[in-house]
Amino acid sequence: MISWTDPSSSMPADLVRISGLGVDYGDRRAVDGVHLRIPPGEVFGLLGPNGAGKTTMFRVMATLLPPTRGEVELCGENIQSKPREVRSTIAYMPDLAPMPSDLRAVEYLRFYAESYGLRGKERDARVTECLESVGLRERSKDICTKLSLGMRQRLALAKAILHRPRLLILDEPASGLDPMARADLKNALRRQADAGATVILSSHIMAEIQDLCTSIGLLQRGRLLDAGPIRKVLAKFGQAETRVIVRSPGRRDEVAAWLREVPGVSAEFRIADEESIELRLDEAKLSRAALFTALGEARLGVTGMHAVETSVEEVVVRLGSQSSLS
Ligand SMILES: Nc1ncnc2c1ncn2[C@@H]1O[C@H](COP(=O)(O)OP(=O)(O)OP(=O)(O)O)[C@@H](O)[C@H]1O
Repeated sequence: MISWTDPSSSMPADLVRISGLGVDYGDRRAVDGVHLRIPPGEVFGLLGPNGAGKTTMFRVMATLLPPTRGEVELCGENIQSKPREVRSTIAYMPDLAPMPSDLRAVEYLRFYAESYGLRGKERDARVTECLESVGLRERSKDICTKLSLGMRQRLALAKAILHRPRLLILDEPASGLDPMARADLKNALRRQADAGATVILSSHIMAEIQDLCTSIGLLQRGRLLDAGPIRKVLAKFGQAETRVIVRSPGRRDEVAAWLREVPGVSAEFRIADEESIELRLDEAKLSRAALFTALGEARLGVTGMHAVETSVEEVVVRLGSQSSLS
């Protein structure tokens, strides 16, 4: 089976091929033996607690930081032997890209468009296209630093896509944005993905990741624990949970106290209605059959049951608490 983290495997025309990547800052190992393949067309979320090594990996991919060990190939080119070629096919957006205080949005983009060799009508058409694509056409005359934070992030995205990169690398693009601004940025990113770009991003806003990404990688203390389609990774690292609604007319407190003592039943209870209790069952500790037997013996009826998928947030919080414990 093809694996995203198996150094010996290779998917057809992987856009990102990282083999044995290691980065040391002095004697601190920030990235440690990462193997990763990303096929084209993915929106890939690199997740991990603070200090896991996400920014370091992104800076290596953006050719800003040489790796200590290993190889990185983006769009078929090696970042160390062909940095110029790599830069022409990728875009890197650090969190909170600096903006000039003396240029209008359109002037800022024209300046960078010229650095890509675009001139005259061709330049203006591309700038308009990029402003349109991030929903900023109406604000093109605004001074960059007078734009809201969310608009500045979208302007930074417009700048990043000027040269039609095949791969977009975005470090915390939604950092500090309110929900409306995040939704606008998300739409702009989705448009890029729909147009065929591959996107790699990190975010601490997990709902964003779950909503936007097709695949994720989990980084912990510089090591990539797993990577691949989002459901597959969550199924491996998540803990499936079953919620069961138990009817307990007139005995809610008594039943709740009794359930708290049952191993595998979470101590967190949510009252579903006046006469019922919703409980969380950890099936790794107690099977459904054993729970139903216990409920039957206590003459309690079950009125509902549903499975709850683990969220990306739960997995990252767990990785974070494991990192801080060791
Ligand atoms: N310039 C540097 N010099 C020394 N150590 C560094 C440097 N940059 C990062 N580190 C360390 O390398 C490790 C990885 O940092 P990095 O910024 O890549 O993590 P991150 O996952 O992006 O974290 P965050 O989510 O907080 O942005 C951390 O232990 C960090 O302290």
